[in-house]
Amino acid sequence: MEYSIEVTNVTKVYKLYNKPIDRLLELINPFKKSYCRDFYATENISFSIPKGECWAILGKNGSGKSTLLKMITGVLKQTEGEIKVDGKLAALLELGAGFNMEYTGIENIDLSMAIYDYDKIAADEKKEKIIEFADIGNFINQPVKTYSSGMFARLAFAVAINVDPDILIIDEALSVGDIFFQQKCNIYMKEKMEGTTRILVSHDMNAVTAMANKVIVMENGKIIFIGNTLDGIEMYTKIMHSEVFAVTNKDEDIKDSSSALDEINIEEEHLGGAKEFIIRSYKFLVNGESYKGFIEAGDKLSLSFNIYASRPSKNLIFGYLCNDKFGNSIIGENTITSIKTPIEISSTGDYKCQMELIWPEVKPQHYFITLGIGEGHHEFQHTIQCWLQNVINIEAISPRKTIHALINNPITSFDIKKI
Ligand SMILES: Nc1ncnc2c1ncn2[C@@H]1O[C@H](COP(=O)(O)OP(=O)(O)OP(=O)(O)O)[C@@H](O)[C@H]1O
Repeated sequence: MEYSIEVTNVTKVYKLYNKPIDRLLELINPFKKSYCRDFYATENISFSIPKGECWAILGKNGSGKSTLLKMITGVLKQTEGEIKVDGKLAALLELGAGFNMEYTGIENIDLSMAIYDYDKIAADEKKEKIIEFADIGNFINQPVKTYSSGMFARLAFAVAINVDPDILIIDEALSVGDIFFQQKCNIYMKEKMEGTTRILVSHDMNAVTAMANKVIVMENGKIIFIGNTLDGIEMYTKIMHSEVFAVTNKDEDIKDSSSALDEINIEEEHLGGAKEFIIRSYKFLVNGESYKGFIEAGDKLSLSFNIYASRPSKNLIFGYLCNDKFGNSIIGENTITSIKTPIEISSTGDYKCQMELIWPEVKPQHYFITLGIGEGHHEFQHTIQCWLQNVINIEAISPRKTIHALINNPITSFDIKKI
């Protein structure tokens, strides 16, 4: 197999000094006394990327992703190990596209054309394509130091793809662009760059699912996973969740974070409504198992919650609402419209409730689920007893099907006849 990138036992050590003066003391010390300690930004990293594949590198902040990419692109020299890169490489690293901030967009395009050694005819042709793809209007004639980060990303990406790279490396740079531009770039990378080896660092799991053949997960400078995309995302999400959980529960002795994660207690201050009936804790499962970091159309989502009733009631209503990140309610339902019979509670005390739904074909993105208890007979006019706003953050993916709008409504039958 032919490889574009081969990384073998690569380690990057930074020397950390407690005080700036220590650096000087170390230099002049006659006995070569060390005033620093070694910090391993990456440690013993090895992998090989076959030509034309797209790999994603996942890991929480500080895990070593950027350091690794900088070493592959040659911006940074590794302390130990070997890196082989075969082919012309273009990279967008943390918004550093090699642009001169004082130059205009056009001048920076000219600069890139010179760096990549295009002759005048080819450079002029590329320039037109870059301007068209970047689509930043008259800003192209302004110095790039006046650009918003989104405009910068537009120009940087347009240049990177138009220098016909064999290898394209993108470190989060696209996340600052607007959503339509991100989509345009993702589609371009997926459809027009099949022969190009691509590495991306992204926190957008949908982009990763849509594009990556393989995933590397890094933690504390080491690779902890190399393998298929969905397994990698699952591993990464677990790391992220356990971190959030460890922060919010740092005073407690957590022995098994996965089972502890299942059941989440609610502080009363987070509840809205009349609160005669309150949700004390909740848990959610996908297909009967702990949430792995994503959900797909057809998966069974079980929302179970323990509630406390301060009195009996003959007509309780339970429901959920699912909002996108802009606050638009996308899907939702309650028991009065779904099940049609009011829910009765005969005495004061604790109850366990369980609600199940099949996840629909929605646009792949993050959704926030609100749980609620109402009391009354009418689907709109009832007392809100308990309102638990945006309590579950769930990420929908759609690796096997294109979602055409916010919600796909499958066509159930189609017929064509000659008339
Ligand atoms: N010049 C430096 N000197 C000392 N330590 C550094 C230096 N550059 C990076 N580090 C440290 O190396 C570690 C890895 O950093 P790196 O930027 O590669 O992580 P990352 O996974 O890309 O994080 P992020 O997602 O926040 O960009 C971090 O702990 C960082 O503080």
